Amino acid sequence: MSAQIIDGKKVSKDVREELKAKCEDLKAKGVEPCLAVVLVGDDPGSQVYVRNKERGCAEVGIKSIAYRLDAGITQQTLLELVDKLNRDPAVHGILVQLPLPKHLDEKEVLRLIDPKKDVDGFHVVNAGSLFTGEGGGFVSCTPQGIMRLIASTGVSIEGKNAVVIGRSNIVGKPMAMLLLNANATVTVCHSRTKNLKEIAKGADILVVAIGRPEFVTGDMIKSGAVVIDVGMNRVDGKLKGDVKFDEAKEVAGYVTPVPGGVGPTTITMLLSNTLQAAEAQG
Ligand SMILES: Nc1nc(=O)c2c([nH]1)NC[C@@H]1CN(c3ccc(C(=O)N[C@@H](CCC(=O)O)C(=O)O)cc3)C=[N+]21
Repeated sequence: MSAQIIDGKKVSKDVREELKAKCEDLKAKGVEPCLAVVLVGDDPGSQVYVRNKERGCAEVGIKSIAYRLDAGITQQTLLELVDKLNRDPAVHGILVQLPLPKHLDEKEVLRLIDPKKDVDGFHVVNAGSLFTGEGGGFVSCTPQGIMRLIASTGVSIEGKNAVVIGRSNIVGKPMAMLLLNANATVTVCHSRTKNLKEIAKGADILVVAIGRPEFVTGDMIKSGAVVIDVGMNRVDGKLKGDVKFDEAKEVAGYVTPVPGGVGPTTITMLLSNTLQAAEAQG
């Protein structure tokens, strides 16, 4: 049996059509949705992602302004830029590309972003409203996109064993919350987990965001499982996921490819959040 490949581009395309219409509606009401993207330094991976974000904005009709800053800028300069963008009524969404160079304090920067413009969903206020189930805030783009990818399979989440490998604030933790809100039984694994192999093998839905190339092998996957690969590892100039795709394909029911899986939907959810921000700010 060979798994069905979950096509992230196809899922994205359908959502982006809806977003295009929503963007036109906003423009007809005199609102020009606008996203500010701040990139510090010249990490090649980050350059690719920021370019994809700009392309996505253009496709849907969102105005994007990229701020490309020198790797050596001071914390103060970065804070001043964020403050300026917070105050600018023409800017609805602010994204500071992570990771920042080591000398900068990432937490302080994220805390300064106005939660109403925090389209990444990284601010404690937005993370908090996801965790309490309050809703209405911005949900981190990668996990939000993964919920769409799972939905596209038609597999129901309720009552299933979902295992998340990775516990970052950006992916692992919000992913666990979304799955929990959808009534899965959720287990979060990480680098210190014992028996990770056995736990992974019990998963009906397995989300892998550990950042190690081909970490999950075929023998760690339950037959018929939904396997979501969040990995974006560059190995010898090639993009590799966190899942050994060729092995997963033989065991899983559904699996996402890298590229063409989680990446495109992440950007689509960023566009969705930006329109949500523009709509709320008017
Ligand atoms: N503040 C912030 N917000 C983010 O959302 C954020 C971030 N920082 N830092 C880095 C990660 C990573 N990320 C990706 C987005 C798109 C692709 C993407 O488009 N991937 C393509 C392939 C791209 C390629 O060829 O390298 C694909 O999977 O098909 C990948 C990764 C957003 N991130």
